[in-house]
Amino acid sequence: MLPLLTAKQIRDADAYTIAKEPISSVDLMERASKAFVGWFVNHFQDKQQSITVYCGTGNNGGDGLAIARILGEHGFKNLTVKVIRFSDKASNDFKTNLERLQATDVKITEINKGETDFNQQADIIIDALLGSGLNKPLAGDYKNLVEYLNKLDTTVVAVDVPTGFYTDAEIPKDATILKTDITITFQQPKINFLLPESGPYIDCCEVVKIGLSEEFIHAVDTPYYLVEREDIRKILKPRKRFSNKGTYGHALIIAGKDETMGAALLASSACAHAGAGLTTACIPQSGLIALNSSMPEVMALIRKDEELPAIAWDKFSSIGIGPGLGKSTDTLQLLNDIIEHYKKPVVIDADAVNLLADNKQLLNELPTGSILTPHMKEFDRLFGQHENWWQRAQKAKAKAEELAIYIVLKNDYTIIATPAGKLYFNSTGNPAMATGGMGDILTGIITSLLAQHYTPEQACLAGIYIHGKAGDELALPNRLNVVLPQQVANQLPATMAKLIA
Ligand SMILES: NC(=O)C1=CN([C@@H]2O[C@H](COP(=O)(O)OP(=O)(O)OC[C@H]3O[C@@H](n4cnc5c(N)ncnc54)[C@H](O)[C@@H]3O)[C@@H](O)[C@H]2O)[C@@H](O)CC1
Ligand SMILES: Nc1ncnc2c1ncn2[C@@H]1O[C@H](COP(=O)(O)OP(=O)(O)O)[C@@H](O)[C@H]1O
Ligand SMILES: [K+]
Repeated sequence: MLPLLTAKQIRDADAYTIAKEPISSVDLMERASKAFVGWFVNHFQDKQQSITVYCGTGNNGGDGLAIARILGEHGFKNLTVKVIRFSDKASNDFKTNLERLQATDVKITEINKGETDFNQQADIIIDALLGSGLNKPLAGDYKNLVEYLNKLDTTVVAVDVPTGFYTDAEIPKDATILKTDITITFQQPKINFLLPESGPYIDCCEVVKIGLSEEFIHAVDTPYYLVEREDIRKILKPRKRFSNKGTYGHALIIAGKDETMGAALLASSACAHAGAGLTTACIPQSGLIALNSSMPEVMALIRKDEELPAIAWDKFSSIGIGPGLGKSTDTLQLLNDIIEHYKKPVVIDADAVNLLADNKQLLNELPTGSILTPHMKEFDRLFGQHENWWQRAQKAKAKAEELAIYIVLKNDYTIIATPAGKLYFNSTGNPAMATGGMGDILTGIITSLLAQHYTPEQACLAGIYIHGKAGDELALPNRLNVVLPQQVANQLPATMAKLIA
């Protein structure tokens, strides 16, 4: 797990690295600037292109000055630096780097307070105005400049953080923030980069390591973590010699109605493909032929008038309920029955989440460790309207702790809120997966992993990771625009095998 640090914690990591390594702060700035340029020159290979580096007078500006000098050393000749003197203060490392730059032939100009004639001409803008030091919304001269730059059709590459972007707080609705094509950020993604509010400002984010102390980073007290491949490798267990279907549990998927039977089929298919020893789909009669012809591996338990047939609850090692279920009074009764009889964690998705939203008292009765998998709208129906994802993430954290459940808030970087107050961000998945039924696949996978005796936390972490990873394996190498849910289900065995290998 990569702990994700706030701007303040990154400053502390900086200070710790400087003292512990030891390295001077200006040398650390040099290292960061070289890391930036290393990525930049690989991506922008035409050295004739004109580049303007906008430098504030703090450390982000200091980086910009060093970057301009190093780009010059790489043979970029068409370079201009604009030093933005909107503040009377300047950091020491900014001053040192200004002197170093003045000793080169890079052209340096200044923009002073109150100036409005910015006259931007270059092919590429490097944004080193403000970085993680932002402490209030942009106003006055900064706001004017950023609004001006946002109107241009020029490629913008930000150093560390787009100017005006809050890395770890609610982003005010009317904030002025620089729109960047690429943000090359230092050491690790910033928390808000993983939330949809960053979409308009960061088209693409690249992380370059700058050698901050790993020891410090891993000891930091933070609720925010990025899930990495290695974490999932440690969770997933290979199938054993002499094992049989009984070893891998029996999952029950309660889903589907006449018009949305596909959801039940997709969830059941994913459940079987993710390795449950046995999968039973509890569906209405109308789905039986479809189930038997499309998924002969899956058994059926027929629901009549949304009444559960007599169920030997102990027979099932896990239950997932919700995909395509509808929300009639009968389905509410079904959910009530499960909550009453089944004492192990339950996976609750889609219409079953909506039933909970309409009957909130049931939230307090869910088996401990149950897993809710709402998308944004379902989440808001459950826990109230939220203005942004920062609020949603904080609410998920509070509710997961309060109700002792896992809340999987589905998104580009799906967030898993845990009863222990952690927020894990998933790192796999891609927009080709934004198609109806993809969530049903996720429900099937998590239910399958629970059946195989993974803990609810492991089932969430691994389930969401492999769901996105299967989608990545299909979409990325083939540059597919769209990946369909059934393809993801079919890909799961290969994805899991690669992770376990
Ligand atoms: N560990 C790291 O991540 C490293 C960070 N470095 C750079 O240091 C940057 C942070 O530098 P600083 O802390 O000097 O801060 P910035 O350079 O981001 O900002 C400079 C100053 O501007 C002022 N300011 C904040 N919000 C403002 C607003 N809305 N309008 C006008 N002025 C405002 C603040 O007083 C702030 O200290 C990082 O983004 C990165 O580029 C690198 O130099 C080296 C290592
Ligand atoms: N842009 C994206 N990047 C990564 N994953 C995505 C993206 N869009 C959708 N997904 C994944 O697809 C699933 C969609 O779930 P959901 O909205 O419940 O779909 P449905 O209800 O149609 O089954 C989620 O797991 C989500 O994380
Ligand atoms: K910046």
